[in-house]
Amino acid sequence: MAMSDVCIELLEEWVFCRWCPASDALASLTQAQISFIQSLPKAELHAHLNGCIPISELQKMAREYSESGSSSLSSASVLEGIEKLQSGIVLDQISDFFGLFSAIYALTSNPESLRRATRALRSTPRETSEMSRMDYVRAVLEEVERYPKSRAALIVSLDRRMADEVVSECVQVAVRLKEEGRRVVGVDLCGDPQAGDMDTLAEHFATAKRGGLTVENSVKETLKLLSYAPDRLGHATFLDEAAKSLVREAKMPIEMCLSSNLLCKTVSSLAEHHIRYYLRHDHPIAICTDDTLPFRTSLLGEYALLLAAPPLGLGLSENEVRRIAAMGMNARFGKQSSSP
Ligand SMILES: CNc1ncnc2c1ncn2[C@@H]1O[C@H](COP(=O)(O)O)[C@@H](O)[C@H]1O
Repeated sequence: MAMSDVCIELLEEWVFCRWCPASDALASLTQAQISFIQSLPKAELHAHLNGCIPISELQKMAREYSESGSSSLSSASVLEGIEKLQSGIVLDQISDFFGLFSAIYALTSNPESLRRATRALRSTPRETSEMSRMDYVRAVLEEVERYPKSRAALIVSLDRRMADEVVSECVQVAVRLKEEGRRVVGVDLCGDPQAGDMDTLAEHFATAKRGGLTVENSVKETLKLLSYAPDRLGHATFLDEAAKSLVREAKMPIEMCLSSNLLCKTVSSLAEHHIRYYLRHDHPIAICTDDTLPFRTSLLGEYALLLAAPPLGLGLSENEVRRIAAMGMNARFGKQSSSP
């Protein structure tokens, strides 16, 4: 099943969700508008694997986990975590978000369960008692490579909370697999935006670039990071005027995750969202979901946020939305070498 099909199913599963911005926006559209969005060629460029597992699959995995008597996290804690995701997350600030992943991680700790969960295109290599980081990335690639090159590729995420030697190992794994001709296209930086040391990360980004990988980042200290010439930016929420000018001069595509920003409260409303600034300046952007599971969204839902009339959406015209979709397709890593 292709990623976009998974997203549509996800949204249907949660169509009556009362607190998700994408669901409200989608519900306000006519059938003709929904068909228009569905028919657009769109690229999902920013989706974290463990944040995009369908809830129904996760519940099945949680039941099997309880039956297997696995001990990495108690079954009660796993069920509690899944229940929280099922009933809907309410966050006061972005740092509250990262704790949601411990229950999911307990369920995807071996190659078999990881392959089963793989529906998304960026992920942080984890070492568990059942797999090394190399095993992790190979397991994910086995699933990703089932799809045509133009449909799916993997970005290896470096979590800002990782120790330096772990970051180094992840980059080495990514470069080696790329050299072997596997479908790893880049590295990015994820995790709590308040954690990590930029200076030590510089060297690892340089290694990744020398290994032919593209680099994407989603962090606060953008001026420092911009000096490593990332090929795309994630979120770009906290940029000051100097950073904005640099990003615009370099025409660096920005991955916009509207529901994620609203629900993590990094942006107060759609009216205040920085997407408006970049659209005004005709800057390349790509519409993405970030984590379909906790944010209960899909690519279709994120595009509904563009088209829906304010205050539910940005109220853009179909022509503007078509142009944005084309910008996303254009910002894919490795698109030059892709053939369907
Ligand atoms: C506001 N959104 C976000 N900001 C920063 N990091 C995020 C994120 N959403 C997800 N992650 C990162 O991705 C991991 C889960 O997927 P993988 O284990 O890599 O497949 C999370 O643990 C977090 O580090």
